[in-house]
Amino acid sequence: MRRSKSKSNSSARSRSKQSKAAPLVSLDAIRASLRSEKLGDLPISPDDVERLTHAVSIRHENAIRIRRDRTVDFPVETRPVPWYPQAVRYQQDVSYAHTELPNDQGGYRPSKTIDYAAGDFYLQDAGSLLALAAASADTHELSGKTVLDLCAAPGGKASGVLEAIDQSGPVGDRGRGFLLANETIGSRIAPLAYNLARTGSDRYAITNLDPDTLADRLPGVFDVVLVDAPCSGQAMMARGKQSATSVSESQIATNVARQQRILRAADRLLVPGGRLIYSTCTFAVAENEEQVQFLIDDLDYLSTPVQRLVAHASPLSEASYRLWPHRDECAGSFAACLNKRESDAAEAEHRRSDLWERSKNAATAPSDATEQLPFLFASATMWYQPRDWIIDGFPHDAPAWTSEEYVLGPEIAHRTGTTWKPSHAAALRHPHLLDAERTELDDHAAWMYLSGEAIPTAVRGWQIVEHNNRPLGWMKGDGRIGKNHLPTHARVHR
Ligand SMILES: C[S@@+](CC[C@H](N)C(=O)[O-])C[C@H]1O[C@@H](n2cnc3c(N)ncnc32)[C@H](O)[C@@H]1O
Repeated sequence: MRRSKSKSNSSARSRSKQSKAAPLVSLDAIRASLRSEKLGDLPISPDDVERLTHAVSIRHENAIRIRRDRTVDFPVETRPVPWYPQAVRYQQDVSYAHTELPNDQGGYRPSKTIDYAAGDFYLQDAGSLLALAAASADTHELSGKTVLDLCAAPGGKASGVLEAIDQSGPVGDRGRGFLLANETIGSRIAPLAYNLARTGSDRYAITNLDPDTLADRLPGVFDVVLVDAPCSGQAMMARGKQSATSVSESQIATNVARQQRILRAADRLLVPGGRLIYSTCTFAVAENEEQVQFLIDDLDYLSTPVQRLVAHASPLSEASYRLWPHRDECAGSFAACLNKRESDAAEAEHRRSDLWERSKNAATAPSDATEQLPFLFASATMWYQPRDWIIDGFPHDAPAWTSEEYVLGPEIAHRTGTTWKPSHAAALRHPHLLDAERTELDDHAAWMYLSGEAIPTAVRGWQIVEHNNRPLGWMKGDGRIGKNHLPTHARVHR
């Protein structure tokens, strides 16, 4: 749902930025990547290859993916992303004067708005939305499903999937859907947790495990597995995140082997009949269509075409889709949709329902925390899992495996010495999930808060500060001033 203000002066110009130092890649190397011994050539003309190699050196403006339970009134003209209508592109309207920025920085910058800080939207390359479209994250199909994002950080896709899982279905039933976001690299867990918390949902957990280890622990548990695989990242060259070596044959071969290992683990994690979404941000056929063929030939998967994506279908394999930087105003991406064959479905269903029985061993919050912050622990629909100096708060019907020690949850409180404080993630939860005092801020006070300043206030104690009923974070008032508890990484400076 969204409203878009249409500006009458639409002499808008799009702002594709020329990347400073991105080298043009050799045409031969790109051509070689687009060829497959097994599947043949992609029908890309020599002209196209030339345009493509030029286009990978241009950085496209991010698309705006609007949170499913929010509406946004954009001050500039927007148009939907064709393959994912839940997201829009925006035009830089030359007549638009940014009321929140100094004049010399004019123009609409979505990341510098209160709406962005309040979680109304997520900014990502439009190419990333192809995998979300293949997963039907903009429909009701994921509502109530148990979904795994196996390669999840920083959470660009996982946050979109989580919104779709936690969205009421057509009959208004919130369902018992749940997301597990896994990431192998420890330093990438914090941004992942932050981006999941921004959705307001509490129906997620996080693990930091190798895919094989995770498959040993949770075999056959997930209805849907998303493998947004580590890849040679040719589409990322424009963002300065990859060098031209990403077209080297040896790098591609290394990635192919790693992707197949991850796909074998994904297969073990999926319930029979479950859905696998495979995606990359590279052009190499060996990492894309050939991996789909690997799933069909070696793991006996069935391709599952996505009707809405037919305009982007790859000619090399079924149910496979591509976006190109020289055609689709994005960095470029690949996504495919497949299904694991059914086996003994009754047995699989039995195993899954076992897992939904909450563990009798689930811990409760330590008494010093409940004494210091009673309002955080008053909910009858949550249970609490302490770990070191942090307490996680899961919904009461979270799967049993969330009580395992290797599973992290939505954080609710953390400790400094003997003092417990409410966590930022707790403030962002949907208001009906957390019964805390709330203070509404006007635009001026909201900007003060977002830049880390204290807020004049007569209130006392912990408060969630809001702007237009959207939570921004915590402050603690002493009857005169509200101490700002917004984490540094969540601050927005004009
Ligand atoms: C393409 S990125 C994922 C982007 C993410 N899905 C998003 O939309 O924000 C691939 C991720 O896979 C992780 N990764 C690297 N090696 C891996 C492995 N062997 N198994 C699983 N994941 C791995 C990387 O750390 C990285 O976070």
